[in-house]
Amino acid sequence: MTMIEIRNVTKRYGAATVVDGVSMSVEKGSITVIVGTSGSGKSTLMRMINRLVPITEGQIFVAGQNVMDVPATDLRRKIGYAIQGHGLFPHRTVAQNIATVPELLGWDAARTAGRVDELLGLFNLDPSSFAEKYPHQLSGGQQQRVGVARALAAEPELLLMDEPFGALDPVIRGKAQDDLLAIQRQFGTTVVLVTHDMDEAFHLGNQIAVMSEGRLLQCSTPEKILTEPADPFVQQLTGTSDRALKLMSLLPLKASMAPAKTGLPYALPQSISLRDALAEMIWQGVEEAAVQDADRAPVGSISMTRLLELGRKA
Ligand SMILES: Nc1ncnc2c1ncn2[C@@H]1O[C@H](COP(=O)(O)OP(=O)(O)OP(=O)(O)O)[C@@H](O)[C@H]1O
Repeated sequence: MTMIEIRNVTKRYGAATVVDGVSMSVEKGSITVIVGTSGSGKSTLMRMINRLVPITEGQIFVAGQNVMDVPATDLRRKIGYAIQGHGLFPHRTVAQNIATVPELLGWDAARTAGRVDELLGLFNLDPSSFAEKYPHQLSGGQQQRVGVARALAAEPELLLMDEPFGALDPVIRGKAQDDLLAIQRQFGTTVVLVTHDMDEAFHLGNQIAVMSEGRLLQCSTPEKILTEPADPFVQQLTGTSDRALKLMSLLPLKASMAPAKTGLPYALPQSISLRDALAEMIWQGVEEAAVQDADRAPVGSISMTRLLELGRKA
């Protein structure tokens, strides 16, 4: 099912066309990541979805409804929005920040309080110590989690995120990405996220949209972006030095293993990617490894030769 349909959308500021005839669609329950150089129109495209930026030409449909037919305030209450620097209200506690949209929507106090506690729990922020704190009493990573929790508070089907993890250091950033993936799977939320970080795009995206100078150059799966770049710019942006490893990080070991064998000296879990399997086999110094399921039962095997073949350009 389609959650967002963008039809030939253009944005102009005076004579400058900053988004130029973009068409794309986003499946319900998926994550679409928009990447591109600075000033390529990523944020503008995303902000037209919730009408923070007026559309000059074209149409955007969310859940089948033309966004122009929905009052802008209703649309923004329905669509979660998280930005870099999280935009928390400094004079409201963590609980009050998260409760903002449920209160605007008129939820009763018990339902709002229950949702605040649920979200704090999901983001590993113990309600008894965090609910009454103010934003300045939190670390950057904690503030960022509250920002995403606030965007999710009213159970939006759609969440727009503009560089949400941009200000975080790499370790906390990885954790924040994994939290987002877990929560997105649990709620089935559709996510559109803007980032500068290609690793983030490959880690999170079911679909990657590449923009340059207002135009959408390609919108496809991460695998296709790597193996069939539509344009030299796409190829350059995804980086050529580690594309074999990027591709392998997208491929699950489970889908590529050979039949099980006995007597192999080392075993890997089938849930990991080919990239992680390769790294582990280099580290362990083994040419071939058994593959096990979650109960440690043997389900297959993988050899170094096969792994190297799988990382090759098709
Ligand atoms: N309100 C505005 N008035 C005039 N020009 C604008 C306005 N907002 C954005 N622009 C211009 O539109 C272009 C696209 O901006 P946008 O913020 O969408 O880019 P971006 O790809 O998100 O960039 P970045 O990665 O740097 O955030 C830029 O050239 C910007 O200067």
